[in-house]
Amino acid sequence: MTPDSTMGPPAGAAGPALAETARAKINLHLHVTGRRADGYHLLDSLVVFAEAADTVTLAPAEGLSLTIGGPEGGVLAAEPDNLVLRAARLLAEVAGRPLPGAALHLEKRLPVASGIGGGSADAAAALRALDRFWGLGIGVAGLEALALRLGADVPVCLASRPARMAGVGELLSAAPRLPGFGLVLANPRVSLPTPPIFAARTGPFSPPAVLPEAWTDAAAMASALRELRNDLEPPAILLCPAVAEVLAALRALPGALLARMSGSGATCFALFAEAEAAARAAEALPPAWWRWGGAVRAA
Ligand SMILES: C[C@](O)(CO)[C@H](O)COP(=O)(O)OP(=O)(O)OC[C@H]1O[C@@H](n2ccc(N)nc2=O)[C@H](O)[C@@H]1O
Ligand SMILES: Nc1ncnc2c1ncn2[C@@H]1O[C@H](COP(=O)(O)OP(=O)(O)OP(=O)(O)O)[C@@H](O)[C@H]1O
Repeated sequence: MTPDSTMGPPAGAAGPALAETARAKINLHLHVTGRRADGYHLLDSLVVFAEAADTVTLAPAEGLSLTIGGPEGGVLAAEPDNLVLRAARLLAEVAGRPLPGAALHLEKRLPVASGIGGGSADAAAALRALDRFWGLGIGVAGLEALALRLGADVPVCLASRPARMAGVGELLSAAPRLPGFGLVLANPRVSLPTPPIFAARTGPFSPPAVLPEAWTDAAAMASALRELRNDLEPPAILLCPAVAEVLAALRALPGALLARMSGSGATCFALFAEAEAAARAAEALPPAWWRWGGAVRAA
């Protein structure tokens, strides 16, 4: 069993339930370094995972099904094809043999289409859970190619640990050794689909960042990250001016070392020396926003 997995209490007569955590993905920097012939963009990003998370659970059942709950689940209820079910069907297809059914449940706490990869994390959590449930034994490394077919961010969400991401998201390598630090996440409650943000990006491509092997403390990490950027921030602000407001509010929080947008937005983050300070700071943000403060998952 991986440290990310728990066996839950028996789910009625059906048998034991199984749960996987789907953590929010944060791009500490995001350089767009080029563009492939198929239109996908080449990226360089240092990715970390916050303790803010959705949960995917499953219990034995007839066929494959999905129920959705949680404070952010409402908008997904109307969608015909959730990434959790797409992940389940894809894994069943490559397994290529009859498999037991599973009743999946998604507890959605991360805002949808918000740049923190909630859907990607859910898909990765479903792959991990079903790999175990079906006894396929593929494991996180073996699931990577399959994960990429579900989305550029899904491979990095499989291990859900700090990583350097390149290519379109499929080239994963070790992150620098990171110090302990805290994060505040804030979203102005505007959902921002990814394709138009990439399409609105203009100007020259950025070189990949040069990162050290380790940062000894959060202040050193923040000062290095200040030299880098999220290249999708300008197009996101153009299409969603509220992103600039969120960044200004995060920068004004006492103790904030750095504020930046994650992914294609609209969620932005502020980096803090301590998780407790981040948790307190989040409370000061407008209650109308989605906000969260706390710890980052260690390596
Ligand atoms: C911007 C990031 O959040 C950074 O972590 C991700 O690269 C986005 O990953 P994702 O949401 O899983 O993206 P996908 O669902 O694969 O792609 C959505 C759309 O975004 C654009 N896209 C995505 C990833 C990428 N490297 N280049 C792109 O141009 C493409 O138009 C694509 O059709
Ligand atoms: N389980 C899911 N959670 C969230 N979105 C889902 C899910 N399943 C399908 N989707 C669809 O995927 C789209 C992208 O959702 P997601 O929340 O992953 O975006 P994001 O946070 O911008 O991701 P990224 O940072 O990878 O760009 C949503 O607009 C929604 O239509």
